[in-house]
Order: sequence, then C-alpha cells, then structure tokens
Amino acid sequence: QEFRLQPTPQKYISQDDSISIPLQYQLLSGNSLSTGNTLPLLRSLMPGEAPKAGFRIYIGTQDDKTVKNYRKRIPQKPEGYFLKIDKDRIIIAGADERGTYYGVQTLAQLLTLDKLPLIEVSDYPDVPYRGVVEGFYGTPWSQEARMRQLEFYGRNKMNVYLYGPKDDPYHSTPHWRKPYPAQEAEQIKQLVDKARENNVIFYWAIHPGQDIRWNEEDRSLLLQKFESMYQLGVRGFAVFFDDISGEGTQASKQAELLNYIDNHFVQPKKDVAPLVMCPTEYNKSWSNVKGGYLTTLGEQLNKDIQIMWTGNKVIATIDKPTLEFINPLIKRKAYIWWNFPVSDYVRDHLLLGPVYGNGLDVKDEMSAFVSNPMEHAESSKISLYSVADYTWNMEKFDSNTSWKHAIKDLMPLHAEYLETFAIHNSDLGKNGHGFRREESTNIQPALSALLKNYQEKGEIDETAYRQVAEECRKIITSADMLLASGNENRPLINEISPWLSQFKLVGEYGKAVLDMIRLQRQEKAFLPSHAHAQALQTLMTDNDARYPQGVKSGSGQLMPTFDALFEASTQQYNRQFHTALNARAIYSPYTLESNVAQLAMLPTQQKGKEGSVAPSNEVINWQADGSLTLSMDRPRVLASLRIDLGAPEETYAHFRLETSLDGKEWQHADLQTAWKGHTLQKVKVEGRKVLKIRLTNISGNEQKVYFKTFKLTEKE
Ligand SMILES: CC(=O)N[C@H]1CNC[C@@H](O)[C@@H](O)[C@@H]1O
Repeated sequence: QEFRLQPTPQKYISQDDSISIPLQYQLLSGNSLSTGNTLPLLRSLMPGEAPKAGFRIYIGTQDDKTVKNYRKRIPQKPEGYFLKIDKDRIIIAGADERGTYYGVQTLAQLLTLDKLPLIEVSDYPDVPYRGVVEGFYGTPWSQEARMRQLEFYGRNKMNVYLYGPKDDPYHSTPHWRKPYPAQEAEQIKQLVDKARENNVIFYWAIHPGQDIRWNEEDRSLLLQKFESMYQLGVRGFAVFFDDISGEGTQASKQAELLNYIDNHFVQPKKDVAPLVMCPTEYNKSWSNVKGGYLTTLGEQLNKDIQIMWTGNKVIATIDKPTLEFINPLIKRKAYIWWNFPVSDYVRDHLLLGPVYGNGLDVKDEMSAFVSNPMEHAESSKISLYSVADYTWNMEKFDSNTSWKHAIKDLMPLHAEYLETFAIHNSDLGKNGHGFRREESTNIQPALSALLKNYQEKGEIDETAYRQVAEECRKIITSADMLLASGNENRPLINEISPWLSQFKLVGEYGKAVLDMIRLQRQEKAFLPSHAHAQALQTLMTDNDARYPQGVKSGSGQLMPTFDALFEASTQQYNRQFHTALNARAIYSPYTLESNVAQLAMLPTQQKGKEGSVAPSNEVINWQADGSLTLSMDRPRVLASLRIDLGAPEETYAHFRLETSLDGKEWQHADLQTAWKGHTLQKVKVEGRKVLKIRLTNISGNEQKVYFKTFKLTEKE
C-alpha cells in the first residue's frame, strides 16, 4: 500500500508485508516515560492495552531495559528514534524522550493505513530547533488557532514555537513591563500545557527595545515579567530587538542585559531552554559590519545564547553564503528567523505556494530554522508543513512533492480544489521588500503563448486557448467546491473565503476575456462580453475594497494576462469598428517614486476616493534630502492627507511637504495642521488641486522613522 511519512525519515526499510492493526497488545514501557506525553499519545492511538495479550509493544529511551536489545539501532542523535514493526511486536526506541515521542508520531501515521506495514525506521532531525515564530504585525493568532498549531507541530516533529506577536501590547511597547491580566495569563498557561503535550518548547518573547531604559529598574521589571511567565509554565525565553530605533539599539547594552538574564535567570533555573535574541541588525542588507554591532554581540554574548538572523535581506531565502557571512561574525550558528509565509507587508495576498529557494546544503550551518507565518494560521500550514519537512531531512526535501502533501494534509477530501486555489495565490505582487514567488506555474506557458500570439499577430493559439479556458473552469469550480466544503476544514475556509470569492471572479473574468478575443471581429456579439468583463472588473474592485486589508487573487499571472487581453481586444475592436469602448482595465491612478531605498518599491493602493502608499513595518533610514513623491494620472482635488511616521511631533519639523500641479512649480503644505499622538491627522491641503505630492527630509541628517500611513482622500 502506498504511503508517505512526514517528515521524510532519514532511513527506512519496508518489507513487502503487513499485519492487521493489533486490537490488543501488552505494553512494556521504560521508566523514563512514566512522565511526559509519549505514553498518553500511544494509548490514544492504540487503546487495546491488555496485560496478557500476545502482541507486544516495547517502548523506551536508550537507558530503559525494555529496549536494551535495540540500543545499537537507535541513531545517536538528539531526538533520534528507531521504530520497528514486526509480526508480533512493535519497538519504539528513542535516543531521548522527544525522540521516542517522534517514533510514536511516525507510528501514528502508519496507523491511518488499512494494515500496518512491516517496516524499520531509523530517523533523526537535521536541524536542532525547528518550528515557528509568531512574530508578525497584524491580528495575533487566536487561542484556538494556537492550540491547533501546537498539535500540528507535534504531528510534524517541529519542536519549538516562539510567541512574539508584534501587536500584543504585553509582548511589546507599551505593556511589556506588566504581567498579563488574569484571562490572558490563563490562556498562556493553556498554550504551555498544550505545547508540552505535543513535545514543543514554548518560548515567550519580549520586545522591549523601543522604550527600554538601560537601568536597574527596567532590568528587574523585565526579569519580573519573565518570572511571571515562568510561573505560568513557560520554559523558553527570548528577547527581540528588531524594528526599533534609539537607545535600545546599542549592542553592548543588549549583550549586557542578555548575559544578565542568562546568568541570573536561565542558568539558575536549570529547566529553561537556551535564551534566544533577535538583533536590531537582523539581516545583511542593514548590517554595517564596520560599525561593530554584530561582532559586539558575537564577542560579548554568552556562547549558549542563540542569535536570530533573517538572511541577506529582511525577506530572503537562506543559502550557504548567507550563513558563511553571519556565523563568523556572531561566533555561533545562526538561529534562522525565516520571513515566509509572513504577509504583514502584503496583507491583500495569501502566500500558499511551495516552500522553495532555501539551500539543501546548510543543515549543519544553523542552530534553528523557524518560520514567521501569515496572520492566517490555517493557511500558513501549507508552508509550515514543508518547513517541517525541509528542516527534518534537508537533502531529501522536494518542494513540490512536499507542497502537494501539505495540501492533502489540510483538506484530504478537497485536495485538488485547494491545490488549484493555492497555485494561483502564491506571489506577493509588488512590495517594499522586492520578494516575489512563482505563481500559476501550471498554466503560465499557455497564458504567455495565448497573449503573445494575440498581441503580436492578432491570432488565437487554439491549444493555449483551450488550456486557459479549462483552467478558468477549474478555478470557478474550485472556488465553489471549497466555499461549500462544509466542516472538512472550517477554520481554513473562514480565513480564505474573501479570497475564494475573488478567485471565482478571476475565473469568470478569464472566461469573459476569452469570449472577447473569440468575438473580437463580430460587431454585435463582442459587446456583451466586453460589458461582462467590465462588470467583473468592478466586482473584483468592490470585493477588494470590502476588506480593510484588500483582497488580491491571481495577481501574478492570471490578472495581468486577462487585463492585457481585455485591453488588446478592445483596442482592436475600436480600430475595426471606429468605436470608443473603454480599453483600460482597472488600474491604480497613483505611482510612487522615491530615492529612499526602503520606500522605493512600496506599492500604491486605491480604494474608491482613497489613495495610499502601502505601509512598511520596519524602521526607515530616511537619508538627508531623501524624498518620496506620489504622482496621480491627472490633476485631482484633495480633501485630506494623513501622514504617520510613528515619531514624536518634533520629527515632522525635519520634513517638508509640497504639492505641485505640473511637477515643476511646488507649493508648501503645512505639516503641523492637526496633531493626535504620533499620527498627523490632516494636512492643510483641503480643496487643493494636485498632480504630485512630495515629502522630503530637509533636516540635513538621516532620520529614523516608521512609515505607517501615507493616505490621501480625494474630494467627491
Ligand atoms: C526579525 C523581523 O523580521 N522582524 C519583523 C520585520 N521584518 C519582517 C516583518 O514582516 C515582520 O513580520 C517581522 O516581525
């Protein structure tokens, strides 16, 4: 019988034979398992324990008598295990308790088959720490979502989860110094228990850097907070110094604090996992090696403190050169914080494609590989499943195979439909980090053949046409099948339904555009298809506008191709029949130009009368005289403009705001009109007609600011 084990084991031999699942068995278990959750898991999987049964299960770690005859078969690696299924017995022998637990998780997968294959598995993980850092901006995961995540990590042999949602006020500014209120504390306690049940180390992270004072008071407040988390059962601690500016960014102070925590809290507790920290310079594109920040940490931080790293850029895949750069600087193996499938900088997109691009030759160069996921917990599991696969057995990792299994694991009964949805919802679109993913790879050749032939020769490539038409049918069907999939995976459908509605419209739009190019020479018949295509464009724009984060689907290949075919066929029709039908697909009337590196690639968005530049999560290093210019497609009258640099009021004095009607003459606009906290409410541009708006740093020095809001509203 066909089966695949997840993650792919290091080594297994399967005989061509199997046994029926034993209904009764005698359990011989080692003392080392008397606590912990390995035996409860086994008993939940095989309830037929009976002292006199003929069939036996021997389970234990290598020090236990029950498995002493198999000691030599156990891989001598942390979390390694040996699993053997024989005619009259099963042996599960672990190098340590978690290894034994993983042996039972592998057995669990085999127990889903009709019969138990006779098999020998010798297995262990490549990367010591494997899992997830909930470290994104946006809506933190719910308690239920986290509980489901922890079970998922246990099943997929991920052993670490770092709790660090940027928008939890007790994790970060303003309340990191305060203990959680009772209800939140109870929830954390439940998560810690659930993590232990699934053999996951639960790390609680603190994000104090934006307002920490390097004094005795803040240090003891931080330790008291850690102690309160320890009382809730937390046994893993992290300190994140990412995305901050000011005093908190000093490496020597950070190192001093971390070492103090290590020496006075982590080490004395004896039952706490190694301390983890996220540096302020957490990627190569920002690091200034000569400035000494990273080398200071490398030299001063206690050796067992783990240092996180996102790679050559904020969002980047991890390869050998990445690690050859950072490891020598920090004098230890980097603890990789992989910023995928996090989508807090492209919240209108879902990132459901394969996990690819990381090196398969780096398993010995990192101490950990944890994924920063989307705020959509269930949807993130497509990537997390493959991250588990990649980090457990790197050399054997195959991104496409793993992706297909991830989808089957999420929705076995609707896998083909979810796969159709996922393959067309994987690219990020234009974004501030310039990180892109492949999309619609299955139909991309047909799309480009169809478009090329039509644009260059006005002809229809019939094979491509048929393939694209078939894909549009699959898109429409998949959207309906998933929306109507009932309770197979209700949490997943709840997350993705805005995108499913959009996806269906994309499929309908594709069909309407295919009609247009088919009917392009028929003066009457073309019109209804053109009208329908425009109606669908409007519906997609309305659907996008309905959600604060926006909703984009098929933005990488499908929509650009369908829009191009819409425009080309309408232009062709207008020429042939001397008409003036609208030949512009929906587009954003705003374009952004900037010489500030971290702003230059930010996408613009339009929602009705609002135009905005997408926000950035990170601190912007805005060089002296650096500027950002938002241009319109034609002069427009403004009702208001909101700018939020997440900085104190005096910072705005370093910036000049101007507007122009022609890009040559510029009028000053007063930045100080209205003020609320750190957000500038309104800039006095009421009624002003503009073609361009420009914001310039005129202070003569670099300014470190956030870029939270840049939003204009047009007059009705
Ligand atoms: C270390 C890191 O990447 N921190 C931030 C900033 N960079 C990526 C963002 O998308 C965030 O999700 C993330 O929390």
